[in-house]
Amino acid sequence: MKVAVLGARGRMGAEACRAVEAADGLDLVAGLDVDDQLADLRAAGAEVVIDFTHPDAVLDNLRFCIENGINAVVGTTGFTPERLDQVRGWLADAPKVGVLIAPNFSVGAVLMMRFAEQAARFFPSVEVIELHHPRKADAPSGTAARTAELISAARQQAGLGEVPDATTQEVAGARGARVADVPVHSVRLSGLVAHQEVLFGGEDETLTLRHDSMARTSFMPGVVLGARMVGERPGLTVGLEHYLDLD
Ligand SMILES: NC(=O)C1=CN([C@@H]2O[C@H](COP(=O)(O)OP(=O)(O)OC[C@H]3O[C@@H](n4cnc5c(N)ncnc54)[C@H](OP(=O)(O)O)[C@@H]3O)[C@@H](O)[C@H]2O)C=CC1
Ligand SMILES: O=C(O)C1=N[C@H](C(=O)O)C[C@H](O)C1
Repeated sequence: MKVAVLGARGRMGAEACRAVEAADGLDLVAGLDVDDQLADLRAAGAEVVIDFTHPDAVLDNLRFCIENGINAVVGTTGFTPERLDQVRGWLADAPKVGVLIAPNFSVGAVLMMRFAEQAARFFPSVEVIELHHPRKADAPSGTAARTAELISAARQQAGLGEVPDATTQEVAGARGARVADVPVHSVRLSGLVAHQEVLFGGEDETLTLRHDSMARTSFMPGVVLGARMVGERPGLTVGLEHYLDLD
């Protein structure tokens, strides 16, 4: 299968190029970065594109891929519900194209999100803390936003009300941000790669879920799986869990 990587000179893109080159059955036909032309994807005959670029660039890239019949595996963050709807709209005119958008490609992080979703209905209190390297483009992380949305949906289904909090913020931001009504805190620290804690609190007990990506190689089995499978899954899939047998 002919695979191209967008953002090939970046931290994730470079790792993805190495992973594709090492993977049986995948052939790296192009590695493009910010100064290259998307038309090079057509010239290279790419069947699957892997995108690790920037939230400001990814939509244009995706639109090009969909309009040119190229399947896409997307790790780049910044996908609001409105952006996802835009992608669905483009895919409506290209029913054979598959797009996988995964907030996190590491299996451990996918499991952490699933466990958080399962735990959510049992605890009135919850907070998410994401910790990343200081060169990360955005906050909160895509993983934290997705985790908060999953927790929020589970809380709503269980009839839980607001997260209890009587604190008045003396300084704006002291209590973090609210994503789907779940408090989310973003740490940026040299020495870190990608980490997240989900803290639950109930009657005289707490539960902490923590996931650590120690290196970007942790994302690569998921990226390679995505590249192998995306062509068999037309339409939009959000989350690597849909490509894994978690049940
Ligand atoms: N889903 C997941 O599992 C993971 C997702 N990510 C996400 O992936 C994205 C990239 O992260 P990271 O690799 O650390 O970032 P980097 O900044 O290291 O890499 C991004 C690369 O993309 C290039 N780029 C920017 N715009 C374009 C464009 N239009 N076409 C081609 N290349 C472009 C950048 O060039 P320049 O620097 O010159 O702008 C840079 O080389 C982020 O959104 C991050 O959150 C990261 C890790 C895991
Ligand atoms: O920028 C990163 O590094 C990461 N980005 C993704 C995110 O925003 O969730 C995935 C992972 O946390 C690493």
